Amino acid sequence: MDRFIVDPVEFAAQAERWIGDRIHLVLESSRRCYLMLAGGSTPLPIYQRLAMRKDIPWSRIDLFFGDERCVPVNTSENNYTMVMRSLFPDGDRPDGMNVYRMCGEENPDKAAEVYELVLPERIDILLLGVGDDGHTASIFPGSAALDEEKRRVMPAIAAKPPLQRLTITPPVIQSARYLLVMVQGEGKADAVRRALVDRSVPAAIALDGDWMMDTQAARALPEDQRLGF
Ligand SMILES: O=C1O[C@H](COP(=O)(O)O)[C@@H](O)[C@H](O)[C@H]1O
Repeated sequence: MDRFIVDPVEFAAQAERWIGDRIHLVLESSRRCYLMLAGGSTPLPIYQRLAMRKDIPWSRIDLFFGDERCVPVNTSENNYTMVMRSLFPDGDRPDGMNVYRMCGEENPDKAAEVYELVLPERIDILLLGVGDDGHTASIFPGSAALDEEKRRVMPAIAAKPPLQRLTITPPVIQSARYLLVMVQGEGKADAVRRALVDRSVPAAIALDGDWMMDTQAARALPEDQRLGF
């Protein structure tokens, strides 16, 4: 449960390092690594950096997604599409790597049920982002998913378009072996404070994970919570 506060120019490199280190750690004791990715814009430069590393054994990695916007695949609002374009810009996927995407273009109830079936019991490395309203994955303030204890994936309604979403639920977040919450920019400072101090927004579900914030995102935290990297 570390809180990393880094210079904005260092943010992507530090997050990439955290992820790369955890992948190696998991693969020291497991044949495969279950890596669940965040969508949105924050992680895309991090994924681009990760993709350039020569030491990541993608053939031993299974990719999952923490949430999806219910829009056609191959559009710029589709998390899967944007993530895969960042990781593998030429479209070539490493042999042996498996990719399990949430089918946001299908009936949301059905798509959530189907995704639950492919999810492993426990995610090895879970990456999450935070929205400026404090949502994480697609668990928005006031969402029924906040109190969900049984279902691991469910349909959700966002506070902003695209409204219809699919999201993992707190049991998936809280059982992850390694969890990193990545937050960047001044626009997220209030959400970070409300998550880490007030615990009043959905991102507080991820309190037990590591948080990587740039100095802008961390600026509303009290002094005693701003520990260096
Ligand atoms: O809608 C979403 O928002 C959050 C945060 O996205 P960002 O663009 O502000 O980084 C993201 O983590 C989530 O996956 C996405 O669907």
